[in-house]
Amino acid sequence: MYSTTLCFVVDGLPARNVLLGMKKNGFGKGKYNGFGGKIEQNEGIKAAVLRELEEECGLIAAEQDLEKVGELDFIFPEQPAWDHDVHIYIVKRWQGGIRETEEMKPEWFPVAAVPYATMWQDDIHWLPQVLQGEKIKGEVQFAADNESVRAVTITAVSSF
Ligand SMILES: COc1nc(N)nc2c1ncn2[C@H]1C[C@H](O)[C@@H](COP(=O)(O)OP(=O)(O)OP(=O)(O)O)O1
Repeated sequence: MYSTTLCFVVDGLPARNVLLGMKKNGFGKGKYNGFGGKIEQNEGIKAAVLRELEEECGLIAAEQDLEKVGELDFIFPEQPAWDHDVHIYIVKRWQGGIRETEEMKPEWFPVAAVPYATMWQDDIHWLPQVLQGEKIKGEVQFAADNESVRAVTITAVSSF
């Protein structure tokens, strides 16, 4: 089980608009998602969030502006090497301009038009709550195709 980060840039909470990126290669290619990736050895979680945010869409944020909003375990019974957990953050303040990178093509979406059909299939089970301002914890188990959701447990939590 390895660890990753995932950061959603929003214009406030509850959010009216959210910045997503179209992943151009690697795990999740062709899907919209927040910005993030694997946590490197000896790297703090927040440092990893900030590094990936800048690498993937050019935005610079500060650790104190990161709000932890979720922790999920993604389980792939047919592909156990893909099992990982994800630390989910929201950022409402940043510096710099958004730019397309080798990894992601960023685009703002109204919350009412988040393209769930072009995202990981687990997202519909927890991202609406997060964009409303809730904090969540849980586990998602994927089916044999490693895409469909077989089982999901999401619990609202008051803090991290
Ligand atoms: C399986 O369900 C997932 N749903 C969502 N919404 N997001 C996911 C899911 N699985 C992974 N993610 C997120 C977690 C990370 O933010 C990225 C994956 O990052 P990646 O594995 O590409 O990590 P990098 O370090 O950027 O990649 P390299 O190893 O290629 O450098 O997706």
